[in-house]
Amino acid sequence: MAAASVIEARELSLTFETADGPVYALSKVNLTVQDGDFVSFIGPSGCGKTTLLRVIADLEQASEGHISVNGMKPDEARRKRAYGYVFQAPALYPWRTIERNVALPLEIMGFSAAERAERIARNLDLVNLKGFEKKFPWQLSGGMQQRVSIARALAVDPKLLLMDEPFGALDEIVRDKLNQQLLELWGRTKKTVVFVTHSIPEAVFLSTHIVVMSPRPGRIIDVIETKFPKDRTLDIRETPEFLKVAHRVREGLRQGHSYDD
Ligand SMILES: Nc1ncnc2c1ncn2[C@@H]1O[C@H](COP(=O)(O)OP(=O)(O)OP(=O)(O)O)[C@@H](O)[C@H]1O
Repeated sequence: MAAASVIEARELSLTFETADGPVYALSKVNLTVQDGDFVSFIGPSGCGKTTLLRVIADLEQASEGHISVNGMKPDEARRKRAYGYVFQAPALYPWRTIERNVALPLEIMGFSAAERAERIARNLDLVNLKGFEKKFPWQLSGGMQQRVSIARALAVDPKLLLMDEPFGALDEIVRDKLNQQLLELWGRTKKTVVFVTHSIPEAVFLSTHIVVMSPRPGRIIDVIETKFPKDRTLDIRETPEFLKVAHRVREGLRQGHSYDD
C-alpha cells in the first residue's frame, strides 16, 4: 500500500517585502513528504530552510502556491496540533520543572491530570530522561534540555515532528549521541520528521530523503533518497554508500552556491 502524504507543497513561493526590496525566500517549491519519512532540509544560510519549515507550521504564509499538512491547510493543521515543533534553542520555561514543561501543551489542550501524568512519563522515557522530572531546566545540560523540548513536542502525540536545527548549538560528541537517539526514537514512534540542518553527515545519517536547497531565490535543487537500514549506527558514516550520498549532497550545495556575497 502506498504511504499517505503528510506534506504536499506545489509551486510554493514566499516573497518578503522589505525596505531594501523583495526577498525571494522561497521560489516554486515542490515537495512531497510521505508518512514515516525522515526528511532533512540542507543548504547555505538564507536558502529558505527555516522559512519552508515555518510555512508548514503556519508561522509564515506562502505568497503563491499550495501546501497541505496531513491533508489540511496549515492553519487548520496548527489548530489541530498536527505537528510538534522543536526550535534551535530549547525554549523551556526556567521556573517550571521538567515535567511541568512537558505538561504545558497538555494543559493548554485540557488533558486530565491522569492523562498528563501518563504522557509525561511516556515521553520523558522516550528521550531517556526518566528520573529528571522534578529538576529545573538550568540543572540539565544543553543536550538534555533539547531532549526535554523533543518530549514536549511529542506530548500531544502529533504525527509530524518539525525540527529547526535542534542540535546546531551542541558539540559534536553530544550531537552524535542525540542523532543516534533521535533515529531510535523515530524508529520506535514511526513519526514523520522534517529536520533543518547545516551538517552534511547529520543529514545523511538521519534521513530517508535529503532536500538540498539553494538561495536567491530559495529553491530545491535536489532530493536524494537514501537506503540505509533502519537500525543503523554511527559506524555507517565510514561506508562507501554513505560517502557517496554525502558527496552528492556536497556537489549539490557547491553548484547552488553563489560566491558573490
Ligand atoms: N520576516 C522576514 N522578513 C524579511 N526577510 C526575511 C524574513 N524571514 C526570513 N527572511 C529572509 O528570507 C531568506 C530565507 O531565510 P531563512 O531564515 O528561511 O533561511 P535559512 O536557510 O533558514 O537560513 P539559516 O541557515 O541562516 O537559518 C533570507 O534571505 C532571510 O533574510
